[in-house]
Amino acid sequence: MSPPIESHSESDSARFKRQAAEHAVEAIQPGMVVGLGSGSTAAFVVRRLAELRTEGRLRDVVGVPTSRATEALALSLGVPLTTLEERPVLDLAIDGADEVDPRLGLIKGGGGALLREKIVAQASRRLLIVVDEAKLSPRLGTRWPVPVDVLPFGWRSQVLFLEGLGARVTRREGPDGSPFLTDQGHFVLDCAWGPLDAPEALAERLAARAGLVEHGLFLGLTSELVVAGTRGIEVRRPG
Ligand SMILES: O=C(CO)[C@H](O)[C@H](O)COP(=O)(O)O
Repeated sequence: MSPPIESHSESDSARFKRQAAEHAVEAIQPGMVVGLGSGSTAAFVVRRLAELRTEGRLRDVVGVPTSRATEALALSLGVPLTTLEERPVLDLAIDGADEVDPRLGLIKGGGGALLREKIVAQASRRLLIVVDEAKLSPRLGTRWPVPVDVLPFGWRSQVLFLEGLGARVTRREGPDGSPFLTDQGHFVLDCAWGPLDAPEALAERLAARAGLVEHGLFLGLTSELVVAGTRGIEVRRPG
């Protein structure tokens, strides 16, 4: 059976991610402190930054990684890193997303790094989001559940709370079937609400609940979206 017309092969998707990432890296200026996101698109950012260093450019740029995986990748490629303790205000952060709505609201957390990602995003003067066009969505929740980072303590109570808000809740598991643990040792509850009419109201409800450490709705944080697809690269800003 042939694939749906709008679907992309794996290599198209990877190419678009790389193109968006490499375009965004052009925003990095010498001397900047840059938040480095997590996931396959953000990995292209780290790789491009490493290439530019090899070419002798942007050698004084330092990164703040949003996950252990990004930290390991950056270190393996010789990209210097710092911490928010040393540099609490970042010039720029570049990160991927799972779903992007027309107002540039995001769902993030497909890799489970949403807590550090949001901390880094809020510590940055500018947040550049890099995606392939398959991430664009008319309404958040259409394509992706909202990941919620919860403390293991009391997690079943959180499931009931989230179900009470209308979600179908799945505790994320690792490949061996044991609970997925974030870099902070938390669980992730993937909450399927379907397309969200009022993501801001939901975000407020989630933020008010003790034990829900953070949620994957990133609203009003995106400074620029770089989206790559069959029609090339497009940069969007919040309207
Ligand atoms: O939020 C994230 C990780 O927590 C990632 O940015 C998101 O999952 C996108 O991943 P990818 O670039 O691999 O498609």
